[in-house]
Formats: sequence, C-alpha cells, structure tokens
Amino acid sequence: MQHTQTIALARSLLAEGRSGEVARMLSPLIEPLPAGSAPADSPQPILRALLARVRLLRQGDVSSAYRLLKPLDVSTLREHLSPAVRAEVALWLGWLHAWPENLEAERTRAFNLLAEAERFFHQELNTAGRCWVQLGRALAYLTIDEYALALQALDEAAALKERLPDLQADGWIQDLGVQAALLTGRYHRAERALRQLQALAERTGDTLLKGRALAYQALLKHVQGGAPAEILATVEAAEALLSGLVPLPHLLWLARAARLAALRRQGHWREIDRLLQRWSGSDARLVAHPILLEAAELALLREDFTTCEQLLERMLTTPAPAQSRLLATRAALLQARHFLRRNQLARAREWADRAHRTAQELGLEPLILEALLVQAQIALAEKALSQAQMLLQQAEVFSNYFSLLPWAAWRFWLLGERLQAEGQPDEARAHYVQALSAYSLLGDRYHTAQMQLAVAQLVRSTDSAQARSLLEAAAQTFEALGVASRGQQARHMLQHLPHQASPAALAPESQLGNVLARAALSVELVAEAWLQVLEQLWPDRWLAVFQHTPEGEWTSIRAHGEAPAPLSFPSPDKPQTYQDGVAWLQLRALPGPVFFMAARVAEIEYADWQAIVARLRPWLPVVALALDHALLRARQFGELANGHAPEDTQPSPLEDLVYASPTMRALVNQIYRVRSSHSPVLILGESGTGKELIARAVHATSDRREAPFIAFNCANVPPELIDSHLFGHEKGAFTGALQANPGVIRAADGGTLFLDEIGDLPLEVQPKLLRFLQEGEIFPLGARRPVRVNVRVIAATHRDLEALVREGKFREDLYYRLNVIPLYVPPLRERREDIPVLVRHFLNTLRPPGAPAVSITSRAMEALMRYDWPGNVRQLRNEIERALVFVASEPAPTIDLKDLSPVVQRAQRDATAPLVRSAIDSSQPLEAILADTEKALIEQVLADHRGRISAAARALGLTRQGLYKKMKRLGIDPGRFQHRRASTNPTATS
Ligand SMILES: Nc1ncnc2c1ncn2[C@@H]1O[C@H](COP(=O)(O)OP(=O)(O)OP(=O)(O)O)[C@@H](O)[C@H]1O
Repeated sequence: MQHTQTIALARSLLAEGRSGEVARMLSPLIEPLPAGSAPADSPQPILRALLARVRLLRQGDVSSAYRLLKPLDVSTLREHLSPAVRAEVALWLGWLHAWPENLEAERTRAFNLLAEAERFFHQELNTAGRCWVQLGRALAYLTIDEYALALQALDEAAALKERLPDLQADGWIQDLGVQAALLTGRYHRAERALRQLQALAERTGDTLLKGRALAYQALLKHVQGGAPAEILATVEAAEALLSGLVPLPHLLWLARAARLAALRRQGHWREIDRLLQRWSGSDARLVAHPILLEAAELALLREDFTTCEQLLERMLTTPAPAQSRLLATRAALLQARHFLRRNQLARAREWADRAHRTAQELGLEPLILEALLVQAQIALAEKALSQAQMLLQQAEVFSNYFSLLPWAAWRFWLLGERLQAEGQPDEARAHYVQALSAYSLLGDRYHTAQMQLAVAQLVRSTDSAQARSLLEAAAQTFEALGVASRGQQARHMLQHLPHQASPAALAPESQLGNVLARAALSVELVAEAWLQVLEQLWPDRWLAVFQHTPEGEWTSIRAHGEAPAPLSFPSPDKPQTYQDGVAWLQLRALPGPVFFMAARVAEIEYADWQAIVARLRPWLPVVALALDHALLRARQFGELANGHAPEDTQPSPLEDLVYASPTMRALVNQIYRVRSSHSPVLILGESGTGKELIARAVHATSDRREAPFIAFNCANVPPELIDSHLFGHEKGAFTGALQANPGVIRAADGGTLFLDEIGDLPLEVQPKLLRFLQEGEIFPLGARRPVRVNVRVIAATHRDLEALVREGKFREDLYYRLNVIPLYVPPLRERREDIPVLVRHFLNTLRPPGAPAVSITSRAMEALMRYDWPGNVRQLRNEIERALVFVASEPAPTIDLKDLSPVVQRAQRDATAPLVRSAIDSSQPLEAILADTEKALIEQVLADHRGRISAAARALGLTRQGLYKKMKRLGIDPGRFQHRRASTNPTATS
C-alpha cells in the first residue's frame, strides 16, 4: 500500500478510536530522518506525527513520542514541509511541550506551536484540528496552573467536537474536564465528566482511559470523604490497569495520592513510609514534589517538626516540573500548620496569608477555603477572637463544601475552639462531639483521637466516666500511631481524673457517633441507627424516618411500630411540626431529598417529647451529614457505575441563572442562606447585571415559591400614578378611577414583590411604603380601613442609594428598612469567567427552535472576554442575538470576530491589532464599517437606557427626531431594548 493510502486509513481508524491498530500499522514504516533536513515530499514527518499521537494519547509514552518528533522540533526544518503536514507536526509537538510528564518541555513553546497549528486549521476549516488544538491548550493551561483558561479551552473544544465523530477527542474532553473540575472544587461537574469518561473508555476499550477514570474516581471519593477501604480498592484497580502501561508515574501519582490519603486516615503511617521510599527511587524529578509534600504532612502529624521543616524547605526551593504554583500553595499551607503547631504564630500567619493569596490568584476554591480555615485557627491561637470570627464567616461563603465530611469535620472543630475561647464550654462540647462523629464517619483515626481529647478536656470535671473512656481511646490511638506527646498528654489527664464512685451509665446518644459512623454506608442504615437510639429514649411508640423527594413524593425509609391510620405529612420546609398526634422533626434539608423523623406523641406528652428533641439537637447536624454521605455514596456507586444521570449541580429553581465565577457562586450561596428569612432584600448592581434574575432566584428558593412573584418598575410608571399602582384604589377614589384596583402589593399577597429601580420611587410615596414594611398593612386610596398583606419585598437599584439619602431624595429610614439583607451583583467586567458560559447559554437559548447549533471561534470569544460590557449581561445578550442573525444562513454557522459589533471587535484589536486588521481587510468597505460602528454605539446606548429614546438621545447629544432618523437608516428596532418596560405590567409567576 502507498503511504498516502496508509495515512488516510490511519486517520479514519484514529477517529473511530482504533489507535492500537494504527500503532501496529505505522511503527514498521518509520525510518531515520536524514540529518538536518526533512525533504518536502517525504511521508516520514506525517507518519511520525501520527505515531507520536498514538504513543502519547494511548500509552502515555512521552519519551517514545518525543523521540519521534524531536528531530522536527526546529521551525526552520518545519518550514520545508507542506502546510498541512507542518500543522499536524506542530500540533503534536505542541501537545508534547504541554504534557506534564515531559521534563524537557518548554511550556511557552507549547502555546506557540499550538497557535502555529491553529492558523492553518482555521484557514482550512479543519474542525478536528482546531478541537485538538484547544485540547492541547487546555492541557498546557492545566500544567501551568491557569485553571480558568483551561476550563474555557475545554468548553471551546467541546463546542467544536459537537460536529465531529471523534471518540478519542471526546475522551480527552472528559478527562481534562474531570481534572480541572476536581482541582477547582466543582465536584458535580467532575462526577458528570467522569461518568462520560467511563462510558467512553468502555466503548473504546481504551485501557489508559479506563485507568485514568479509576484514578480520578479514587481522588473524587477522597475529596468527598469516601470510606478509606473503598478508596483503596478503587486505587488498586486503577494501578493494575495503569502500571503495565505508563512508563512514567505522573498519572499513577493521581491514584497514589488517593491511596496515601486513605492510608493516612486509616492510620497506616508505616505503610506510607514504605511506599514513599519505594516510589522515590524511580523518576525522582517527576514525583519529588508530591512525595516531599506527603512526607512533610506525615512528619507534622508525628510532631517531628525538624524533618517537616526541612522537607518543606527543600520543596519550596526546587521548582516543580508541572503545576508548580499549586504545589507551592499546598506547601505554604503545610508550613503554616507546622508553625501553628509549634506555637510560632507570627510565622504561621505569614505562611497562611501567602497561601491564601496564591490560592486566590489560582482561583482554586478548595485551597482558598483551606487557607481561610488555617488562618482562623491561627487567629484562635492568637486569641484574636473577632478576627477568627470574621474568617469563619468568610469561610461560610463556601457553605456548599460543608456538606462534605472532611470540611464539615474541620468546621465543627474550629467552631468548637471558637466557642471554648469565648467561654461557652457546653456549646463548644456539642461542636467537638459533632467533629468527633464526623471524623469517625470519615475513618480518620488521628483526628478522631484529637477530638476525643478535646471533648474529654471539657467534660473531665463534670462527667469523669465519659472523660475516662474518651481518654483511654485517644491514648491508645496516639500510641499506636507513634504520636508520643499526644499519647502522654492523654495518659497524664487520665491519671488526674477525679474518681467517681460508680461510673454513670453512658447515655444512649453518646454512642450515636459510632453507630452513625458505621451506618453512613446507606440511608436505610442511618435511619435504623437513629431509630434505635430514639427507641431507647422514647420507648413503645411508633417511630419512623421518611424521605420527601424533590418530585414531592413521601416514602417511609424505616419504621418501628404501627403507623397511625390516616397519616398527614408536614410541610417539607418546616424544621419541626406537630400535627394529629405526630411530631415531625427534619433531619436533612434541601437541596436534594429531605428527611424527617416522625414519632407518635400524645398531646399531654408533648413537653416530654420536646425535652428529648432538645437533648438530641446537637446530633442533628451529624445525622444530616451521615445522610449526605449515604446519598453521595449511592450516587457514586449506583449511578456512577450504571450511567444514570444524578441530580444536577445547579438546583432547579436557579436554572435560568448562568454563572461560573466564584463571586457569583458566593452570591448564590448567599441566596440559599437567606431562603428561609422573610426580611426585605436590597439588590444593588449596575444596569443589566441580572438583578431581576437574582430577585427571582430569591423567590424561587424561598418557601413562598408557590405564591406569586410580582415585578414592578418604579421608573416606568408616571410618578403621580405610582401610589395607586402600588397600594391600589377603590372605585371613584380619584377622577378617572372607574374601577377598583387591588394594586401590586395585594396582587403579591403570600408571595414576593420585586420593586425595581427603587431609587426612582417618589419621595411622597416613600412614607407609605415604609409604613407597609413596618406594619404589614396598606391603605388603598379611598379605602376606609387598612388591609393586611403578607408580602416579602425585594428592592433593586443601579443608583447609589446612600448618595440619594444624603441629597435628601431618599428617606433614610426607608433605606435602612429595605437594606436588611443586601445582595450585590458585580458588573460583568469584574467576573469575566462568566462570559464563556453566558455566551454558550445565549447561543443555545436564542437560536430559533430546530436551527443548527452555532459555534464561535476563539478569536470572537477572546474579544467578548476582553470587552468591558458597560451594559453588562443584557448587552452581551443583545450582542449574541445580533451575531446569530448574521450567521443564521450559513450551513455550519460559526460566529467569528467580524460578526461582532465594531466596539467589541475593537477590544480585540487593541490587544491584537493584526487580527482585526485581517477582519477589516477581508470584509467591508469603510462606509460599512462606519455604519456598523454607529449602529453598535446607538444600540449600546439604547441598551443602557432600556430603550428610552429621550434619555438615549440626550446621552448621544442628538435630538429625539435625529435619533429616530438614524435608527431608521441603520435598521435599529428600539423595541428590542425595552424588555423591562414590557415586564412592568404585574406578571404573576409561580
Ligand atoms: N447570570 C445570568 N444568567 C443568564 N442570564 C442572565 C444572567 N444575568 C443576566 N441575564 C440576562 O440579562 C438580561 C438583563 O438581566 P436583568 O433584567 O435581570 O438585569 P437588571 O440588573 O435587573 O437590569 P436593570 O438594572 O436594567 O433593571 C436578562 O435578559 C437576563 O435574563
């Protein structure tokens, strides 16, 4: 067969994922290249590029791939090749320079080579080539710690891939997606990508992909607090697949990291010593940093401070071959914990601050959270209580992590320390007990013993029997682990315990932690454990645990005794209710399934029941955690294995709200935190940032979600009519009031009223609104009596309300009354990470039904990301809508730079002049460019003023007529910008 045919066949086999056959076919054809040159017509360069691709992607064999391509790694040589071969060679060389295990790699060359390849693929409309370029970029970004850019490149690769039948590209999109999601703390996204990766690995029989998927699964289980034994089993499976394949152990290291963490939790520290010893022998440079980090962690736990310090010193002074800033941040955190343990608090703080800064620069949430908690711990040791309190509050922004056991345990511990330092020993003990249970749920022996010590310290004078059993357990653990100083501390405390004549029997609930630790394997077991404890405290009654699914179904999970005949279920968002002789207690709240326990309680016994509930209250967070854990396991082991879709990351009430930035995530967390409050909310932010969407989200997550949401824009109603629109009027209340009108406040009864542009509320109406907020009553015009209404008010404005107060245009008392829960929506230019996801969202939602998918080039996306968006998300939405019209008639519609408005294009040109020059050169005459610019400018101003012609004309220095003329000439429809005006008529949504 001719080489040309062989190459064509190889390409089609590669697209089908049959790369093993390609390797067998191509290997014998490789010949040495003549020294110093590569003849233009030789098939060798392309054969080498294809084979290098297989060696790299299928076997992870960097050195063999590099041997094949190294002779071509000189640009003067590549210049002699045909453009297509040159692009292919540049692509795979780019990949090699991005590859984290390539110790000879120069990372900047990776980007140059990939750009070289992209130029050609772009001209040739080679979608497959462009997709592999984006994947190469994603890998390179991951290697140099640019995680947001890596996620963006992956999104672009995924969009290009939509039109390709390339299973291998699919595999890599998921593979790199899991890595990026794991590091940035997007665990649901990681789970989703992992499931797809596993399905693909199954379909293609690709062992490397299978092994990688298992390694990620082990890591995911670890960060989510999975049982150590299960983590170890997954790691073993991963190692069995990978070790035969991968000559360099960087990949294996992922699985090994999970193994070491599991062993650390189980207390098998000597086994860790042995493994580190073994692994450090080979490929020393590659794994040096992770090994040093692991060894330092262990030295710290053993309180061998000198070794710990030396190891970290060594690590911080040698640059790592990949992800060096990530590793340095981890090392800094460990330094901080190490100095904290030695009570050198100033140095500890220095390191923790440094780690916090770099974690923030990298945008890695789990590391930011870790830094915050270490900083809080240091502040507690410094007795800087308000500082500690502030740091712990900041950590609450990441509350979604606290449903995962490792974070929950740490948080309980710190809260315990804080309460102890504030002189609240009972509260502190409750939190330590929660930490203790969470650590034992995790199977973390060292920290369990540490919490046993902490609880014992607090109870030793009041309950020496409990203190004794805790101290004995702690001493044994510390001695077994070889942590001598802690063991001695426990023994010393044991010797000085006051003697108790007859040891009091252990209260049933104090065994609960241990029972739950075993029970967290499944929801049914947790329910059973809980019921058994309750039965001891409240014998001979009907007791049950129920689940309420998001679809609204109630199911009994476990029950003891006979259920009352007609059983009526409580409202799922009430933490505690008593109805028809049954007491209900919420065990786990939203999001996800809600759990309740029910008990038959006669009315006269209700007080006794409440006493039992009070006694059990400290355990409720632990039960909730055990349930969370069991649900997580069910997802990991059930659906992950058989490919079902789990519940989505974004809870459904917020599905219209699209975001990726940490600031927006923090905002969403805040919305969840205030969901059960009925206080007014004040949303501040520039025009078009999504304030109304946020208001809708507050409503949709609250217990008012079934009742109406009414939006009212104070700026769009003539001032003299606002009063009657808001508060309603009786028939004949004023001239022209031919019908009675209830007004929007009454229309929102039971639900939420959204008052947009509250800064425009006329001064005369303000006292009436204040009265309503204070009294919950309104006085419709012409009415004789006040009317009571139950409405939650959410107000929003883009104006500076404090300035309006100073200028006397807004009442101060009303401002304070509205500003109970302030929410701030940042402008889009301060959260550019949201732009790619918003763009994709609008590309999907704004195209007509049935129209083909539209993609976007990286140049266009880059321009969208650079532009400052004075009109925020609304302007971005208009921009995409406009571009979609331009490309609608293309067979494979793609938005390129030239399809964007000139102002946006300019943002890109300022950064990369040549790109825009080519766009202008290629397309239009000067008049057209000027017309476009003028059109975009007018559209932008119209967007900023929400279609108000007079205001826009003023801003542009035109008369109304002048503006109308221009709009007519340029084909601008002002109606498009009046979206908000249309929505001022009260609309009820539920
Ligand atoms: N995070 C987001 N995800 C999806 N769409 C968004 C997001 N933010 C804003 N939008 C869209 O942008 C447009 C403007 O949003 P919205 O009307 O909520 O802004 P606003 O801040 O209330 O504006 P104004 O201050 O002018 O009243 C809407 O079409 C909205 O759907």
